[in-house]
Amino acid sequence: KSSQNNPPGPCPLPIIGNIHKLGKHPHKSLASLAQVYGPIMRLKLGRITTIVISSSSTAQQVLQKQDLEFSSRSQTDAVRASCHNKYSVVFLPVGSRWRSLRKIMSSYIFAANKLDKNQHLRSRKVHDLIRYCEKCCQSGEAVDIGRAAFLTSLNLLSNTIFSKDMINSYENSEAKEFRDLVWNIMFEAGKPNLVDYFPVPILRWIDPQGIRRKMTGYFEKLIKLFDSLIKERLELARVGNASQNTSTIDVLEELLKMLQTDEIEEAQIHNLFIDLFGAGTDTTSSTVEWAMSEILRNSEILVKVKAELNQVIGKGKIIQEADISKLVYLQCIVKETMRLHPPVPFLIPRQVEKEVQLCGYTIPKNSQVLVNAWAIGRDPKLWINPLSFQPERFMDSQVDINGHYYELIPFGAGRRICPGMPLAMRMVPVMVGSLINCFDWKLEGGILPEKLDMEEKFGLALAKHHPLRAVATLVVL
Ligand code: HEM
Repeated sequence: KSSQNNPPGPCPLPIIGNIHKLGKHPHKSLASLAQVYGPIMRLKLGRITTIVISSSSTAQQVLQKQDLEFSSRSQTDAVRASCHNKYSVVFLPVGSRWRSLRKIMSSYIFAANKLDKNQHLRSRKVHDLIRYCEKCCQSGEAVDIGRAAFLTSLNLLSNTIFSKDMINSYENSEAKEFRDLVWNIMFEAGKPNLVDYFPVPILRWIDPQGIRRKMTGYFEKLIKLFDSLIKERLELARVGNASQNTSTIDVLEELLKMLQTDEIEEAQIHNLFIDLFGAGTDTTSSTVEWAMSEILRNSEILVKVKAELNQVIGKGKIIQEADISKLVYLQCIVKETMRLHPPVPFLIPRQVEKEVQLCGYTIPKNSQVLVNAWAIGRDPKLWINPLSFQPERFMDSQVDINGHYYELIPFGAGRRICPGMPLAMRMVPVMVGSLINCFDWKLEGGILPEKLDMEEKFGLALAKHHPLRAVATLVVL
């Protein structure tokens, strides 16, 4: 039944509601519908009321002014696999368990001083990436940029946490397996699930699309992997040489200390690692892939960024994290990439736990709330030539991705803002800057830069449909 102050939206069909309106690219379909129904729109996805936020001012209302009311997460059936929802910082409601996990992340993992301490480990991994591209260079083989960036992101993250590589070779089939695992988790978690649209016990029990069953398998694989790393560390500690592998007390060491004093449970550690590797790898590598695609198809931008790198760092050199603040144009490229290609186009869906008033509309209890960051990044009311890739727009602008400017929210905003942002904003520019500064690139198969396919593939993370493959040659010094 509709009441007068419900947000407007398309008329739902019996049973399916508006599911048929989502199509293959829900972020685009919902952006088009918002043109008709406005920035606060209501849909019915099966039995679930879904509110879609599509303007920067309404996003600010939801993410800042009424942050607390909109800070719960919808717990889909997929994330109930292996009880992940009970431990996951991504899906726990705001409360003491969630707060203590956020505190662990902000104090032990993402604090600037902690990231500074282990940046030498990440620097080595960027060297590995460049060495791998050099090898491809010699054999004339094209580099699959997304794949290479994924493996690098994985090892950058595992060195940040465990002070060691997760996968030790670019050619290794394990790397592909791990990527498939993360991608499958993202894919299954983002897939429309009948159990969520029609939340009745019998459907939940049947799990008709097998999503929860598949997620259970994926989570178990990850937990086994993390458990072996934990056991290895405990064994090292037992024989008294833990520090051989860790130049300083790393995140795992801190967590194991907390485990001993019962400040954290083992299941929380496993699920925290699932969250960090799930949320931090594909998002980072797809940003690198989109940024490289945009640079390679815009020759003027390529010339400009190379000139900046040459001037600030010196041709052919690898970028260090400490260099980033001096590379102003490169930072603008990263922001512009995230404006046009936010890896998490709807942020991570929020939920209201009770009925809420929003800009004069009533939002029913338990509604799912999607903030369409993709649509906001392309809003012609906010951006001049919104579809054109122009890093220069940020040159004299205060607008940043830090959650204070609601026209650019690739990391979300408010209390649920992405905690990994400080690390992502080191990893992405260092990878992109080093790839551009060390090599000249040509698209595989002689594809002309302006013909590069930029189609998107929708999942929980917005990927490039056709992987970017390019042949590197070493820059002439
Ligand atoms: C380019 C890279 C990344 C992007 C674009 C991104 C984006 C996001 C977004 C949009 C959210 C939801 C925010 C909201 O609801 O307001 C989020 C949450 C989260 N991200 Fe990231 N992220 C990235 C990298 C990372 C990294 C590197 C990590 C950790 C290693 C990470 C860990 C998390 C976690 C744990 C959450 C859940 C926070 C919560 O619910 O309290 N992310 N991220």
